[in-house]
Amino acid sequence: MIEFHEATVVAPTQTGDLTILHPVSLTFTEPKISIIGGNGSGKSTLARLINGLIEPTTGHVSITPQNPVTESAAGATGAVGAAGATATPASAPTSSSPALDTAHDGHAVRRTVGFVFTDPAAQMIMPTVIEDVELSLRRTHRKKPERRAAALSALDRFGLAHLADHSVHALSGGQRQLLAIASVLATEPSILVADEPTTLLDLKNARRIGDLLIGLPQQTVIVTHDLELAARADRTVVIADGRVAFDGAPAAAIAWYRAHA
Ligand SMILES: Nc1ncnc2c1ncn2[C@@H]1O[C@H](COP(=O)(O)OP(=O)(O)OP(=O)(O)O)[C@@H](O)[C@H]1O
Repeated sequence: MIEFHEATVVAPTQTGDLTILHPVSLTFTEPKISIIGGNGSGKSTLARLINGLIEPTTGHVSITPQNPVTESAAGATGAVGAAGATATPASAPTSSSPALDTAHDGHAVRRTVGFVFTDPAAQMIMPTVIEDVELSLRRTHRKKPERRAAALSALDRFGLAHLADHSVHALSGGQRQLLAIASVLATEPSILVADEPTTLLDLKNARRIGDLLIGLPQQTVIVTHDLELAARADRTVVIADGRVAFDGAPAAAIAWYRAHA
């Protein structure tokens, strides 16, 4: 569960303080939430509040971790990358999970919330595919052989195992985005935030990544300009001028956005 409590974001500029996000109060319990809106409306800012990349200037944002998503549970239904959405829906938050404050519990929040960026290259640091996933696993798998096995298993889950020793620079855009998602999910976050994950992809790869995200067992927040993808969520929030302009069923939200764009 993700809760925004009167959260604002104000950035200092040369001409004074700029309010990027006016007070936002939202509670996300749905498995899949899409966030849409015009350029510069504040969508990424809202998304970045969720994993503490940005701290609210006033108010607060809290995260209640869901049941741990284990490899076996997530992978029980087979490879999601190649075959499309196959995983089970997210489970409800456990009553025993303590809420984490994004400003005060930074480490725990970043372990709980995985973040996928628009440009997967921004997330790729290591030269080869397997090393890149291993880097994500350095904290959770201290021993090298275990880390390698877990990385291979993560790649296998997304149909990328055959590319393990390839250079990350040799991957196609779709493969790179898949790798970025595989690396983030290898750490088993209970919430995933994806900021425009299909923007740089062609139609086929955009659908593939969309299928994957919608099929994940994790609670997933997707910021997107892809209204086809946004429509597949359980709930859609429209952001305009740093405010929540509409919040509701995807079809109604998209209709509102089309009418006001
Ligand atoms: N640190 C900052 N200082 C000043 N202005 C900022 C800062 N960060 C963001 N902004 C401005 O805040 C507004 C919202 O930015 P944000 O990236 O959240 O928009 P967005 O809805 O994700 O846009 P897009 O769809 O174009 O990616 C933009 O006008 C942006 O220029």
